[in-house]
Amino acid sequence: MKKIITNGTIVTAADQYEADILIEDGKIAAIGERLTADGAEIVDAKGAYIFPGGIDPHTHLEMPFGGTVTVDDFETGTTAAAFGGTTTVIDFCLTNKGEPLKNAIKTWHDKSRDKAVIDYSFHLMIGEVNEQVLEEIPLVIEEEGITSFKVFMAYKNVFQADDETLFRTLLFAKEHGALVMVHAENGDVIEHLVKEALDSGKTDPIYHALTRPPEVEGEATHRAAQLTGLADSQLYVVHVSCAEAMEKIADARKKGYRIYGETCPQYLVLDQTALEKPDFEGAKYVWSPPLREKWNQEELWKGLANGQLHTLGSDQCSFNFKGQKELGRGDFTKIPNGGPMIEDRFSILYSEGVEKGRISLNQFVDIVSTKIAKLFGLFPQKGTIAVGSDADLVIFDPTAERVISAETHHMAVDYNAFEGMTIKGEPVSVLSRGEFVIRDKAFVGKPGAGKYLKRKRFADVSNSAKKRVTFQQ
Ligand SMILES: NC(=O)NCCC(=O)O
Ligand SMILES: [Zn+2]
Ligand SMILES: [Zn+2]
Repeated sequence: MKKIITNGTIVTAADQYEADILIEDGKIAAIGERLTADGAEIVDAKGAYIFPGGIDPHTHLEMPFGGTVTVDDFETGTTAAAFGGTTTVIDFCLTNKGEPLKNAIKTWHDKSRDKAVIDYSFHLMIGEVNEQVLEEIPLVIEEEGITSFKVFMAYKNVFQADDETLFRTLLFAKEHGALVMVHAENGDVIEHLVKEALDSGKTDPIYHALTRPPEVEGEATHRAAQLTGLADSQLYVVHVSCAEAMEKIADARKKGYRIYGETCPQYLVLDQTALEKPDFEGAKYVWSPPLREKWNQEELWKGLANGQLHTLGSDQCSFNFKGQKELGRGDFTKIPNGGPMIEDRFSILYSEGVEKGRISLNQFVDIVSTKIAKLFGLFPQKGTIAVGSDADLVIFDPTAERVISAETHHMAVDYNAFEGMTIKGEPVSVLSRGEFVIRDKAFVGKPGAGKYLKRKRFADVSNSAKKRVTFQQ
C-alpha cells in the first residue's frame, strides 16, 4: 500500500528540510511538497524528525560463546533493534577451522530465516587462510554478498588468529575489493596478564578490565594498521574503546591508509568503575575490550565529531546475569563476554551526542546509518532518504523523554547496562521497506519479514579504494 509521510523534517547525513515522502512498493517514490497519490495512507509526522533507519554493523545474535549462547536471537534482537530505530543489522557469522565456510553461513541462515523482523546481513569470521578458504572466498562474495571479513586478534585458543592469517586476509580482501574487520587486542599478552592475576588470587570482575589495559588494544590496533598499509588493503577496527587505540587509527589515516574506526555506546557513557559494583553485579559490564577510565569518553566523542572515528556499532552480545554471567563467580575469566546494547545504540547517540551538542544532527545520521551503509556496500539502498532508496524510516520525537530500564526494554536479556539513564528523544514509528514494524511505540512487525541482504564490495562503493593518499569517504 502507498503511504505519504507528511509534516515531518527529513534529516540525512547532508540535509535537513521539510517535505513529504511518498512510499510505493517499499521504496521512496517521491520527496516533495504537498505530495498526493491515489489511495495512499497519510501518516502525520508533525513535530518529528524523519531519519533513515539505523544500521547496526556489529551484532552477535544467538551466538555460542564462553560455553553458553547469547539470549537474544534474530527475533528478539531485531525486534529490540526496531524499537530503538534500527532497521538493518549485520551479524557476525562464526566459522570453525577445517570446516567449509559455506557450512557456517548455512548455520547463520538457519538461525535468522523466519525470525528477523528487519533486514539483515552477515560478516564472515576468518580463523585461518588456506587453499580451501581462498577457493571459497569468491563464492562467498558473489553468491552470498558477504563482502566483509572479521579477524580476531584476541580470545586465545578460541577465536584468535595469528598475524599471518590477518595479513593474508588483508591481501585477499584487497584482491577482491572487500573490507577486513578486526577485534584489536593482543590476545597473547592478555593471556599472560590473566594468568598472573589468577595466580595471585585476583578473581573479581574488575580484573577483566585490569588484565586488558589500553596498551594491549593500542598495540593490536597499531599492528593491524601497519599490516593494512603494507598490504595496501582496507581495515575497519570494531569496538574502539579508548584514546590509545583511536590515536593509532588517526596516525594510520594521516599516512593515507584506508582505516575506519567504530565505537559503541557503552564506551561513550559507561566507565571501568561499573565492574566494581558489589554483589558480583560488575559481571554485567564484562565485555571486550573492557570499559575504560572515564576521561576516554570525551576523547571518543571528539573522535566521532572530528572524523577520527566513523561509525557506532552496538556489539550486542547479551547474556543473562542469572545463570550466564554468574558462571564467572570466583573466576572472572569464566564470565561470558558481552552486553545488551542493540536497543539503545541509536537513542544514546542522539541524546548524548546531538542533545548535548557533541555532534550535529547530520553527523548523527552519518554515524548511525549512512557511513555504515557506505562502508559495507548497502548505500544508497540503505542509509539515506532519497528517491529509489528502501523506505527504511524512523519517525523520531525529539522532545520525548524516557528512562532506560530492563523493566521496559524489548530484549530478552534480564538486565540493561544503561539502567536508570534518562534519554531525550525517542523513535515513535519505524518502517522497514515501507511497512510499519513499530507504530506509535507498539510492535506491529512480523518475524520472517526481514530479508537477507547481499552487499556490494567496498571497492565498488568507494570511488578511490585503490588509491592510497587521496582517499576520503
Ligand atoms: N565484545 C564482547 O565482549 N563480546 C562479543 C564478541 C566480540 O565482539 O569480541
Ligand atoms: Zn570483539
Ligand atoms: Zn562483537
